[in-house]
Amino acid sequence: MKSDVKNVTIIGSGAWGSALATLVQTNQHHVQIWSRQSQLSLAEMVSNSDAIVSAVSIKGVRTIAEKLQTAKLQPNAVLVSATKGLEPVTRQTPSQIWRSLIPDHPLVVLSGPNLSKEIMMGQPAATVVASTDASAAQFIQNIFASRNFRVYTNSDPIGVELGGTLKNVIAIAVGACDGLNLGTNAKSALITRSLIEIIRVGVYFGAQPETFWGLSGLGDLLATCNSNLSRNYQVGYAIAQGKSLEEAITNVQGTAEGVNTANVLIEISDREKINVPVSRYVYRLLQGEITLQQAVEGLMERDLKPEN
Ligand SMILES: NC(=O)C1=CN([C@@H]2O[C@H](COP(=O)(O)OP(=O)(O)OC[C@H]3O[C@@H](n4cnc5c(N)ncnc54)[C@H](OP(=O)(O)O)[C@@H]3O)[C@@H](O)[C@H]2O)C=CC1
Ligand SMILES: O=C(CO)COP(=O)(O)O
Repeated sequence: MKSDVKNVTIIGSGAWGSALATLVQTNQHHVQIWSRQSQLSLAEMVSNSDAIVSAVSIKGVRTIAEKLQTAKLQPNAVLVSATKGLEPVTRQTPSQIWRSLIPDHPLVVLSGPNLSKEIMMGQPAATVVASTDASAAQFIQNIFASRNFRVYTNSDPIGVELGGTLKNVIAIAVGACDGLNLGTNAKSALITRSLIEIIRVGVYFGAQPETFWGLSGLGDLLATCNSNLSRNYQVGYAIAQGKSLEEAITNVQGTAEGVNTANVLIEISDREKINVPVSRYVYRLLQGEITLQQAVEGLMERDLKPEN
């Protein structure tokens, strides 16, 4: 084995975990995937890992982090969070959960416009690895960067993480907009105004506003709102076709985090008085409080105001 070969464990054998494992393998690193079906315990699998990448959906993050809390890790092992979600009840982001449970290891957030099917097909893509520990971010950058996968470092992990998380709610709105054939002008307005509300929430969490203009913010918003590969977009589109939320979720392959994120986001924005009109209409639609037509009318008929 070459001396620069790293041992990487990916936690989660879903669409994203599998794509990330492929990227690591491309660079000839030693990669293993742990899932709940694995024969080896998580503690056994990570014992020799230089990097441990969590790619599970938000509902699995705390359980996995608690398992790792009691595991014996390599002293310099770097943790990577690739989940895009918010935890119900605590309203924490994945990186906040990791940080609170395993404070002694460097933590990197990986997020960007990364539809896993395109990555699996070897199509070019770029992402961001963000950490307050610059050398940990560079370490992870080198593990993942390849000819088809360009990796940027960033020092605002919470901003990078929230760009990826909050755009899922907006992708539901845009999927619905496309499903209703409302046109390119409407879609453009929806995406642009949504970015403003994502930034408002980001600032509440302590993120830097400019982070949201980058790949993990605007970049991921554009990717997810413009592709029917996105599960969140598919949920919105299906609702516009007259499907119930349950039917829409059942027909989607894999996890559409935006449904849960909408609930948690509205709890936060109610409590903190953050104005998130698009996300609120998505929430009310998913709750069955309003029809899609009422959501469109409601968004258009709000009080007139300056753009900024
Ligand atoms: N697919 C994509 O294009 C991208 C997805 N993401 C994000 O990655 C995360 C995972 O998405 P994706 O892989 O697509 O989803 P999938 O539905 O394909 O897979 C779900 C993953 O979550 C794990 N999981 C689900 N519930 C639990 C639980 N209760 N305890 C432990 N693990 C659990 C599964 O673990 P197991 O393997 O053990 O079954 C599986 O790895 C999401 O937050 C998503 O937003 C981010 C970027 C791109
Ligand atoms: O986060 C993603 C692309 O960056 C994947 O989006 P979906 O979860 O909506 O499929």
